[in-house]
Amino acid sequence: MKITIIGTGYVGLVTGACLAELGNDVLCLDLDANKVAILNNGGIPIHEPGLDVIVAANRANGRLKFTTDVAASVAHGDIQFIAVGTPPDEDGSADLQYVLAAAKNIGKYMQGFKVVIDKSTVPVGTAEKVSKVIAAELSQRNAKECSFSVVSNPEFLKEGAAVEDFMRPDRIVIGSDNDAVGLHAKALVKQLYTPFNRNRERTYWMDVRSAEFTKYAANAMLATRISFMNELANLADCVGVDIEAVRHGIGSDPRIGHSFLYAGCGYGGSCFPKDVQALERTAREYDQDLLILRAVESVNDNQKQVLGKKIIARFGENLAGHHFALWGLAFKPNTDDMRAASSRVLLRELLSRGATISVHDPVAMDEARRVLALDFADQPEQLARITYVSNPMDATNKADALLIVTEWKAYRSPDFSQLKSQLKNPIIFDGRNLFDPQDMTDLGIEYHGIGRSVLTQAK
Ligand SMILES: NC(=O)c1ccc[n+]([C@@H]2O[C@H](COP(=O)([O-])OP(=O)(O)OC[C@H]3O[C@@H](n4cnc5c(N)ncnc54)[C@H](O)[C@@H]3O)[C@@H](O)[C@H]2O)c1
Ligand SMILES: O=c1ccn([C@@H]2O[C@H](COP(=O)(O)OP(=O)(O)O[C@H]3O[C@H](CO)[C@@H](O)[C@H](O)[C@H]3O)[C@@H](O)[C@H]2O)c(=O)[nH]1
Repeated sequence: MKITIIGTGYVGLVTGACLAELGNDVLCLDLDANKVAILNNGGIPIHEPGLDVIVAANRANGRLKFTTDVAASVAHGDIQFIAVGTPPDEDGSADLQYVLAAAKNIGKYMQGFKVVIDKSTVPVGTAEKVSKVIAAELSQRNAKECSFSVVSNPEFLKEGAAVEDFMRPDRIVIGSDNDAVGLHAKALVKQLYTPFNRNRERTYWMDVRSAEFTKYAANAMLATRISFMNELANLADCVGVDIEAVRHGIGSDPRIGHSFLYAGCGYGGSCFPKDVQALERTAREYDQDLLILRAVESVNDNQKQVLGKKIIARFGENLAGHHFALWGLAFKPNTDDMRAASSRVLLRELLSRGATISVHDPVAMDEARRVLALDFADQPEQLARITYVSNPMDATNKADALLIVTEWKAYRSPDFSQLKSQLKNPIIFDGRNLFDPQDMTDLGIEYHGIGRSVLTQAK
C-alpha cells in the first residue's frame, strides 16, 4: 500500500520503517530539514534499538523515502498517518497546533480519497477537529471530487523497545466511523494491519472517541501503578519494610501482575507526564476533577526529588566542595530521550547547592549536553560544574557518592572493589534499586535505595 507518514520522530520513523519492512511503499515527511537530511544521508536522528537496520534495508530497497515536500507527501499515500508531537500547552492540555497544521496540508493538496490516521496521542474530539480543518480546505478549493475519513489509531510503543512493540503489538486500537467513507477507510486499515493479526486477532475496533480516550486511559493506568508503588516505597522506608519483597508479594497475584510495579526516582519521558496532565485538563473542561490522577502527578513530582532529599539528609544542605558521580541521564534505558528525565531534577537540586558532578550515560550524552545547556541557560556557572565522562567508572573518581538514576544494563554489575577504591566514601544512592542492599552491606558499601532502608539500617 502507498503510505505517507507525517512527522518522523520516535513514532513516525518507527511506524514508517516497520510498515516499509512489511512491503508497503512509504514516504515520510518532516518539516525539520535537518532531520530529513540526516535520514537521507543514511543516519538515524534518534537512538532506538534495531531501527537503524530496518531503515537502512528499506531505504536500499526503495520502499522507505524521506522528504520535506508537503505536496509530494500528500500526493503519495492513500493512507496519511499523522504522527507529529502533541506537547503540553501552558495549561497542560495537548497542544494540537502540529496535528492541525498537518491536517491543513492534507486538505490543501489532496486529490481523490484519503484515509487520515491520527497516530499522535490526542484528546477526545480531535478527529472531529482534524475533519473540520480538512473539510474547510477542500471547500476553499471547491474540491468536490475529494473525500476522506479520519481514523484514530493511537500508538502504544515504548521507547527503547519501539521496533519490537510495533512489530508485535499487544493490541491495535482503531476507532472509525460507520458511514460510507468510514467503512471504506476501515477496509483499507484492516488490509494494512492484516500482517499483524496472523497468529491471533490483535485489532480492537471501536468508535473514534473511545479510541482516542483508550490511549490516555492506558498511560494514566500505568502512571498510577508507578506512583502508587513510589508512595508505598516512601512509607516502606519509614516503617522498615522492603518494597522489593512487597513487589514480588503482590505481583504474583495475577489480578495485579508484575509489570510496572518498580519503585524508583519517578517516571519521565515524553508521554506519562504530559498525558496524565492532558487527561486531567480534559476532565476540567467537563467540570470533573480526576482526584487520583492529580495525586499521581504530584506524587511523581515529589518522587523525582527523593534522591536529592536523601543526599541532603546525608551530606547537608550546602553541597559546595562535594563531588558526585551520576550514572544514567536518559529518562529510561535504551533511549537517548531526555524529555522529563529524573536526572534533570536531581542535577538542578545538587548544582544549585554547589556540588560538582561527573555524569555518564551510554547513549544520551549528546542529547544531555543539548538539553542541559537549555535547562541551565541562566546559570552557566552551575552548568560548568557538570563533567561528562565516557567511562562510568571514571565518574566515580574521588566522588563522595555514586548516584544511579537510569537502570542501564551496563550499570548492573560494576567492579565493586574498583568502585570502592575510587569513591572517596563507599556510598551509593540508587534511584532504581539495582543492587541487593544486603550484598552492599556485606561489601562495606553504604547503600540508599528506594523503599529498602530496612535492609541497610538493620546492620
Ligand atoms: N515517543 C513515544 O514513545 C510515543 C509513543 C506513543 C505515542 N506517542 C505520541 O506520538 C506523537 C509523536 O510523538 P514523538 O515522540 O514521535 O514526537 P517527536 O517530537 O519525536 O516527533 C514529532 C516530529 O513531527 C515533526 N512535525 C511537526 N509538525 C509537522 C508537520 N506539520 N509536518 C511534518 N512534520 C511535522 C517534527 O519536526 C518532529 O520531527 C505524540 O502525540 C506522542 O504523544 C509517542
Ligand atoms: O515499573 C516502572 C516502569 C516504568 N517506570 C518509569 O516510567 C517511565 C516510562 O517508562 P515506559 O513506559 O517504559 O516508557 P515510555 O517510552 O514513556 O512508554 C510509555 O509511554 C508511551 C507513549 O505514550 C506509550 O506508548 C507506552 O505504552 C508507555 O509505556 C520511565 O521513566 C521509567 O523509568 C517506573 O518508574 N517504574
